[in-house]
Amino acid sequence: MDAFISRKRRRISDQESDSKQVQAPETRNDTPDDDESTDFKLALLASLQPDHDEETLLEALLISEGSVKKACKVLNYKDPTVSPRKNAIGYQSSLSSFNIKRDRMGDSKARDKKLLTKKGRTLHLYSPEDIEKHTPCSIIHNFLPLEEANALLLELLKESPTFRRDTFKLFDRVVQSPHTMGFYVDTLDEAELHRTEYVYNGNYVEDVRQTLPEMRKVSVKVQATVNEEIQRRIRMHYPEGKKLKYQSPHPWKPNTAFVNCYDGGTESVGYHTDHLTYLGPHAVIGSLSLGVAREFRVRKIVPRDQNDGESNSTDKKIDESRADAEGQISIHLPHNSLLVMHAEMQEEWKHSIAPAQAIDPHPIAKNKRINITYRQFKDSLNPRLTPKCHCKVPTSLRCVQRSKENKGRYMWQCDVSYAPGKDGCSFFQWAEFDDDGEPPWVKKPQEEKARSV
Ligand SMILES: O=C(O)CCC(=O)C(=O)O
Ligand SMILES: [Fe+2]
Repeated sequence: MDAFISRKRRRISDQESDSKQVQAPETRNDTPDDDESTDFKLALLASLQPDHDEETLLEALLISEGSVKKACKVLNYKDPTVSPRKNAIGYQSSLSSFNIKRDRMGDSKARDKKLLTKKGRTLHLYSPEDIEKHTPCSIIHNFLPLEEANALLLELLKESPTFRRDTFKLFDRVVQSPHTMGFYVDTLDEAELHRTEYVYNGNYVEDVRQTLPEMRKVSVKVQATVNEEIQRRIRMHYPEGKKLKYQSPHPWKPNTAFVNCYDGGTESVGYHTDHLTYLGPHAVIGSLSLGVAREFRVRKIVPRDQNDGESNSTDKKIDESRADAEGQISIHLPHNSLLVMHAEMQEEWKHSIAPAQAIDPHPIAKNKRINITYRQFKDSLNPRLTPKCHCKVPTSLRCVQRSKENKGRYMWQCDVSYAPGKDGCSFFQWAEFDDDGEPPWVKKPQEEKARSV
């Protein structure tokens, strides 16, 4: 099979060099993909057409004489006598193919138009270019060498039957998360500290595990790529090419991982933002997907009118009431893809894994999807240092997202009432951070120096 694929690759490269020799420079500008290598074209085509295997993509490129646009058209051709499976990932049209059609119609500005999703509509994005342009995320397909991705998947599939459902209180009812999860830190000592000091939804977590060997190996690669992506994001997308206010200026170094398991299409996670309590403001998260491809949906948080209060919509707490306010964007996460949630994500957007009516079973994972979110817990936000509430429990950090007046401000508040069987208190305190996202109890080196003189 490999020899067969490399024969096809050779035939495409032959076509590429032939077409380069005869093409005038002006026409090359019109068809930029003719200048790219087969690997690049294949990767681009794979991101636009995530449902086809490598052989099919190569075949399409071959009969399209190396043109990605034509190959897309070939792959999108649907036999009118066959009806597509509804809601399986990959049958919706992507923004890229929409743009290609618009470009052909002469509307060259379409590509740069501000994307406006509409109430009640889902826009499906596949290509890394579209994703980074229209969401606070970037994606790297085929992130790990395949054997490494499969080894990691096997390591976590073995653990997954022991994962637990998160249990929390929602509107006075005890509910369980619609998927299972495990929590990992690097050493056994840290695991012990987490069990006794760190609070989530008003509760201490009993089950804290030590990072497994494959996870640890991959974490190093995730770290390197996420740091590159952060720098690229700053250069290409932030005002004046500068990091955001409150974003850390230091390299990102993950020290914890939440592993999620979605067993079948009905398992999901509702719209939420991730806890910032231990990550701090403008946190970056690296999220690796393995096994069954699923849809990661994101939507921008729409501020309420002045008089509306701030809702307590928090991590893993389902908040569908305004899900349709501005429409949503669906990012397709195939096996071995790394999604980077950038610094603006948690404060301004919500994310979810949508239930799927149909899934394509994965050869190793069958119906399961495994997701690892690598995160950096900051030493300066250790719960021994953060404010305690009247219940004497470390408080949670939240960002005001809805009320226009205080949008973007941070606050410490009591979360004990989210724990089943417990009542919380009314503790509230505005949270202050310096421009680099450090709390006031962290002394700057120059202040330390001044104190010691
Ligand atoms: O499964 C995913 O891709 C997302 C998981 C998630 O949002 C979380 O762990 O907070
Ligand atoms: Fe999340």
